[in-house]
Amino acid sequence: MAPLSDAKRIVVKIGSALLVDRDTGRLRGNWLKSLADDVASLKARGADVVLVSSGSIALGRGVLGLGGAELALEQAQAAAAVGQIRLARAYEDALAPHGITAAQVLVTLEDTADRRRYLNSRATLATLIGLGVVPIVNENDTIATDEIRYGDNDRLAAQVAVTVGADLLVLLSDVDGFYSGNPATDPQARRFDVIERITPEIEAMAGDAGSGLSKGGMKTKLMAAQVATAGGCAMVIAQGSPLNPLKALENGASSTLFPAQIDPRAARKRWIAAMKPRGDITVDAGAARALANGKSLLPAGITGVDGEFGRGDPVAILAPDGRKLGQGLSRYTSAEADAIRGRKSSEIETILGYPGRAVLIHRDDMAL
Ligand SMILES: Nc1ncnc2c1ncn2[C@@H]1O[C@H](COP(=O)(O)OP(=O)(O)O)[C@@H](O)[C@H]1O
Ligand SMILES: N[C@@H](CCC(=O)OP(=O)(O)O)C(=O)O
Repeated sequence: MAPLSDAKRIVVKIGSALLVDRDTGRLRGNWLKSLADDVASLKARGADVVLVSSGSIALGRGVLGLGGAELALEQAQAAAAVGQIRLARAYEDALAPHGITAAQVLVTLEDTADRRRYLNSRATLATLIGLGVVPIVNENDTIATDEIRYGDNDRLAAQVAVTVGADLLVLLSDVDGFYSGNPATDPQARRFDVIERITPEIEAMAGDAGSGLSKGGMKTKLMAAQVATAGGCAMVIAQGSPLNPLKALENGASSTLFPAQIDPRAARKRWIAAMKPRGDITVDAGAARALANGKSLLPAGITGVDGEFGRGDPVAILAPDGRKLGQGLSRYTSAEADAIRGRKSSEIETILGYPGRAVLIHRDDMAL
């Protein structure tokens, strides 16, 4: 399917029902392995991947023998505490054979509502992505009270997708898309290929969660679509149950697409422009012209590096006379940038002692 094949930064949300076997309460290890294979393929073609995974409560419930009944908030929090540690380890183990490092990121609604915390979580995620790590995000259920909870990971995933400037959010569920009614109970229900606009009629078709392990159902998936698409990120609801679900989606498996409401490239540029730069990069006149012509910034055109920044951090781009041309995300740390400034791309590996990517700021990561 085109949206996944074309996407450069992808957030994939994995529902509890996919990860945890409903009957045994155990992790579906083979399935997770197949998902890790898919993630590795996406990364191998240069895409960035962030996973938002549910499952801590479902896993912890199994370990603690809490059965299938509705849990009180404290019980759910206890189950999450037990389950999350296993969940994170399972992802780490599944990704490690591909040479991919996983990171656990636990967030609450407050982290996105409070600007300082929001900017901090955005910077952390950007740095992790810049380092090639796959962040595994979940809600911090153990400390979140009902008032400050998302409660479902659909909306959380949409928030994460907008926060990291993703161009595609894939919600892997136990159903292959959005239907005109709940297909579990309505045999007449039909799947939509594309939903361009979420109208009150569409909203009326969304039902609650299908399984006892899940939380959101289609209502929260529509809310996620509103947030993601308004932020320039397309969203897909796809069937996640079979092995290699992302590969299946790339190969054309049925799904429902919610196209981005604004141009994703423009949204990404806006996202980059809104960040507080952590350093300055001064370029020469030739590089300034190249940037104005839509080219990426190469080390050869850099004359100065100021401030301390890490890979993936936002930096200001300054003209020779100090005028700000724009800003972008650096692919190198400030120390690396300083070491390779003014040098030809072919020299970079010798200077750094490891193969470099040559481009210091890619044109997709730049807002002028
Ligand atoms: N209009 C609809 N189209 C598709 N599925 C629906 C609809 N309304 C309700 N559902 C239910 O939503 C379920 C998927 O949501 P949910 O159980 O929360 O899964 P997840 O764990 O993936 O978030 C489906 O299995 C289906 O039973
Ligand atoms: N943070 C919770 C997620 C709950 C949730 O959204 O579940 P789901 O509807 O399966 O995505 C957990 O890890 O159990």
